Amino acid sequence: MPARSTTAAAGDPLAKLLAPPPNETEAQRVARLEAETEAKRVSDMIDEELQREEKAQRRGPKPVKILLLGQSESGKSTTLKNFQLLHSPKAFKAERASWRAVVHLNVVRSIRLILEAISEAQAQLYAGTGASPPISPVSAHDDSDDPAAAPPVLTADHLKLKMRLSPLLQVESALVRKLTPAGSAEREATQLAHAHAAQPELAAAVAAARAREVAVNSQFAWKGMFSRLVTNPRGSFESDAIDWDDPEDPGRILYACRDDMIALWHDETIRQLLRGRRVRLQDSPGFFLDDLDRITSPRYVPTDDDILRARLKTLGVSEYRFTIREGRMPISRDWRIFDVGGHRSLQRAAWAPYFDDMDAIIFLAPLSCFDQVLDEDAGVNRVEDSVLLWKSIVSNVLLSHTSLVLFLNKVDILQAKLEAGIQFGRFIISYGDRPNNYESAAQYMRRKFAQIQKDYSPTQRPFYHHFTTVTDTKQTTKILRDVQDTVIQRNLKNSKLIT
Ligand SMILES: Nc1nc2c(ncn2[C@@H]2O[C@H](COP(=O)(O)OP(=O)(O)OP(=O)(O)O)[C@@H](O)[C@H]2O)c(=O)[nH]1
Ligand SMILES: [Mg+2]
Repeated sequence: MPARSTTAAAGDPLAKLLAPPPNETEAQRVARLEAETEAKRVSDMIDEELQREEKAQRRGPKPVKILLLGQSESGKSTTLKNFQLLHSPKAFKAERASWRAVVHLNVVRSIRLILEAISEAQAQLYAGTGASPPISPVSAHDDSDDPAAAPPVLTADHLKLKMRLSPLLQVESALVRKLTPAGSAEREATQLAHAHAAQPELAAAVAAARAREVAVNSQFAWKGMFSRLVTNPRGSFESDAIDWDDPEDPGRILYACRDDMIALWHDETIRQLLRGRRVRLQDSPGFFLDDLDRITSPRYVPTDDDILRARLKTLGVSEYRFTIREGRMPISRDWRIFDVGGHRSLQRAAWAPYFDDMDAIIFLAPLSCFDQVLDEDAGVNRVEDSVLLWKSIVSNVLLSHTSLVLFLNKVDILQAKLEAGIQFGRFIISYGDRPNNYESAAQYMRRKFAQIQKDYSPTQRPFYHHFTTVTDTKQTTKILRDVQDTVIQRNLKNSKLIT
């Protein structure tokens, strides 16, 4: 059987070129067909590869992935909010109405802590026990009133104030019901109390005075639950957020209790009671009592700063995506930031699956909590917990090629506590009798974290660190840009584009 028509070859120069030799033997013909089949296979393979490359180019380069790690309350979600504010400011602002509910919840919680302190003081007075154990959040504050001293005398007016504020407890339940899906156990009883690690007997007392903290699962679209505030038929949430026809509307009750809340927070006897019980609400997450006038107003809309200060504990993992155009190139790169819950027993087990594929980890170590213990384990100092956690992250072989960026966070509170006279060396024993000032304490902790990285990293890597107050957006924006540049440089280096 002729392989090709010699007649066609006669007229067509290409066909003539490809035509088999005229005296081709059977063996030559078989060999030629095999060679042609092989050539076609190679050519198809090259085509497929080209198509794949073209597709990948259209999709853009591999996304950069950053994981936020650190103990609970270290500032991970607040850092994520800063990324959102930097890259999607419009979307961030569009969610302001939802954050109002969280701010209100934070306020109600602070008030509840004060009311609980009053109740306990009353109970002790009746029981005639004298000295009072602290409730949360506790700071072993050197300049505080002597806790063993007789508690200040509460008058009938204080008790009336307490009674008038009781509807706030309903507000709390109503807001929690909306924030958490029905039947979920997300309103866990977390011990907000920060007892002195060296005083286990106080820790036990604190455990008895547990305060509940609301946690929201990242999978649950809680922000949608408050969309009513935006789509209120009376107009936008900026002009009228409160449903005045609903006697249970949280905004309405808060507004009605506004003067009593302000009176309670500014009352000198109550302040004395809190000091005596070593309760420092002003250093605790979600503190808004100095802004009561503003945030209980019917037209209150949270500012960016309020949203960053609002406290809502994370359960699960949330992911935020954004795109950055790189240099002058028409290439955009996707970035993905992962925020996880930091609670020790409940959340940290969920971190490991994310270790595999991360370009960088931002590790948050709050320096201000040197005088506090973990909510989940009253025997563990919080700074000590951060140090141990850092050690386990830097020594993890799965992360040996991941860039680590350390945020020594909450330096504003660290500064305030040291200025208030709380002794760093009393809690961080290895600090000894070094000067009790910010510069010395901050540098001491920096050296400690740097040394651990040096001693425990499986491979040598640069020590990237920043002293941060992630509630300060201006400062944090600068730092995040810096981190992004570092990650891009490391990324390029790793992909051998530069050496
Ligand atoms: N003053 C001050 N407050 C901060 C700072 N960083 C975070 N906070 C506050 O601390 C609280 C806890 O911060 P989050 O970002 O919720 O902590 P987290 O690490 O996400 O905690 P989990 O979700 O429980 O793991 C929030 O109320 C923040 O506003 C800081 O640098 N300074
Ligand atoms: Mg969080």
